[in-house]
Amino acid sequence: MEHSSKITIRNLTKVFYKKNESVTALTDISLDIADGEFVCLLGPSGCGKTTLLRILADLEKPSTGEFTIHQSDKGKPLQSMVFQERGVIPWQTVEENVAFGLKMRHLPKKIIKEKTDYYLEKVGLKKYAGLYPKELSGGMKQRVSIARAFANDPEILLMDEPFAALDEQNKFILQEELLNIWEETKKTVLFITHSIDEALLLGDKVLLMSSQPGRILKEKTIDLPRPRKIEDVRSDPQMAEQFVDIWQHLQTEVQNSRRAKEQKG
Ligand SMILES: Nc1ncnc2c1ncn2[C@@H]1O[C@H](COP(=O)(O)OP(=O)(O)OP(=O)(O)O)[C@@H](O)[C@H]1O
Repeated sequence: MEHSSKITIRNLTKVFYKKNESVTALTDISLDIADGEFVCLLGPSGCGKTTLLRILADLEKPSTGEFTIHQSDKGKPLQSMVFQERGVIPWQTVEENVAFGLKMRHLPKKIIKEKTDYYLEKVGLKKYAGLYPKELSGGMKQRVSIARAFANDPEILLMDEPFAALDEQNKFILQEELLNIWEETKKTVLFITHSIDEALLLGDKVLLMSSQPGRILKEKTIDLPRPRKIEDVRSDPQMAEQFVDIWQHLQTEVQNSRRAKEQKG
């Protein structure tokens, strides 16, 4: 498979201004993410992970620098986002939620139905298609968000801690379901997480960020063969080494972040 660059980011900086104060959320981020790559972003709280995703989603403008999402097909949306929560439309059924992006693009009804059914099946929600979000568990709601994101068939997927609010067993199940769909579609994914295990399970690459202002400090390649399972991450000695290395790095950055906050006030 050809691994040309799908996302290019050059010298990107983001400063937020509030009254007389300014917060530098990101500083000098340069990155190349290959087509079809699954990249996880790990870093201390407040280091700018969400800000970077929001910039790529066109929800924020960078202060300086630039980025490009290389488009393969003009008919496709550039990106779809999956959040920790707030991802589903409460007054629409499961099926309508999954079909939402496709309807917005005015695709033929038959194609909308086919794609929606396909991804509902993939995430095990076919028989719940007529339910409303208030009737669903947290795990089911996240399945709806994931099905909608993939059904949209975007150029890239941006995921902001989609499983953070789930209990551990549900998290493992959804991680595996996500990997199954990803292996099939080979979408380029940028995935924020606070969990080292999750990053090792999902990512081809893990980007480690500094404390605020966020910079990319290290890129780690995760060589664990696919398909992967959480048991593989837990039992592989190389993954154990990766875990310790990432944890030591994060510990330093979390301490830096805490010290900076204490000095501030
Ligand atoms: N709209 C905004 N206005 C002002 N400051 C902001 C805004 N959005 C984010 N920030 C600040 O930018 C910094 C980075 O925030 P961001 O949410 O991107 O971090 P994060 O790494 O995603 O954090 P967490 O892991 O806790 O979710 C923080 O100091 C935050 O307070």
